[in-house]
Amino acid sequence: MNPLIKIRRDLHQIPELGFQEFKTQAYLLTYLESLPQERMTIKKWETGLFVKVHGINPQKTIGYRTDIDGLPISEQTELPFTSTHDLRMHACGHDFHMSIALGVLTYFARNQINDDLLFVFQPAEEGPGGAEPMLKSEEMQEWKPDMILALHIAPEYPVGTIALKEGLLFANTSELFIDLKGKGGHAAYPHQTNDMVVAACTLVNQLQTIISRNVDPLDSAVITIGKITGGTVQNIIAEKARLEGTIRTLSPESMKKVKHRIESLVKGIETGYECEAVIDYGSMYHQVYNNESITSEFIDYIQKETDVCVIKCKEAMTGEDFGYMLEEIPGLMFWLGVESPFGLHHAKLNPNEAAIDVAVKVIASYISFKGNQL
Ligand SMILES: CC(=O)N[C@@H](CCC[C@H](N)C(=O)O)C(=O)O
Repeated sequence: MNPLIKIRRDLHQIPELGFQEFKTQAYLLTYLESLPQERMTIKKWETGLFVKVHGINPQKTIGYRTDIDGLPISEQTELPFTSTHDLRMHACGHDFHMSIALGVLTYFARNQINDDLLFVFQPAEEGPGGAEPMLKSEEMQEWKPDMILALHIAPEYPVGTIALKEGLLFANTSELFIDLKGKGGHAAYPHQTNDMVVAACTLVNQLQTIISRNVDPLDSAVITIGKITGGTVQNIIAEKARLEGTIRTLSPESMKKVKHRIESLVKGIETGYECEAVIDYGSMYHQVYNNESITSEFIDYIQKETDVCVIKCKEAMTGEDFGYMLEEIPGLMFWLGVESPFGLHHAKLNPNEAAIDVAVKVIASYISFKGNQL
């Protein structure tokens, strides 16, 4: 079996949530031990890693970042290498991202180029966010790359394609948690209570009017409430309810506006339902903004020097904390076509493994070109 596919399948079986990637980190370290050590320096960072691959005559450092965490999803693929961890799945392709990063790293550990390379194995992309603290870490300050690249699998594109654009690629994100507290009581005496299930339902519907009535239709935004909890049993009126969701906008300014409207609507619920409400925005990710000149050069290079098809795509409402790295370090992210009938964050996501080699070749080829320029 192709060794990178074996790595992907091994990693697929041990998905772990953000900052709990202990087995994943150990697996990565064991693999790295099997490579020629003389040109590599490894530093652990929390549950992630920095790996420097030294060049012959370095003028600069080129960075490559992969995320390493999984999601709290029960896998339903029935693959022979399905997740062995209950309620954990690599349903966002980070198993692919890691095996591709290891493939590229392996190539350069065996084929030295002029420039130094920094491979960043980043925990907690799905939350609470590892990119920002990793960026601020001593290790990154010491080894900070001059440019940085990353990819994300894209179930909707065929194998052999990549998709990207100059400028904005992924949205600004903010998590959203709203706790409501009213007065519970007997199901038969609603007039003596303040029912938080009813308040929560009203609020969920009101939140959607922010998108349809407050955001410029030519701009765009998303509010998704992915989880609602409330109450204790069917014949007790709920004293408490909690909404858990996420906000997506195409600019930091729209994010401020959307949050302002959320706060106004939540105040209205407090008054209308005579309850208390607390909003917590959890973690926020900066938009992914591809450096224009690096991206144009990358597209040109891929079109001229490889047989991979480049699709110019639109921006997406997905979030990625790699955006923080791109805010400080010029670079780009691209979508890698993996043609899965089920999408990202789906329990049946099953990307085509042929895309792993495509990605390794594209990235290794572009880095060799950039890293041998004097
Ligand atoms: C690529 C991808 O799917 N990323 C996640 C990032 C989640 C950030 C945070 N936990 C949030 O929900 O706002 C995404 O859901 O887009």
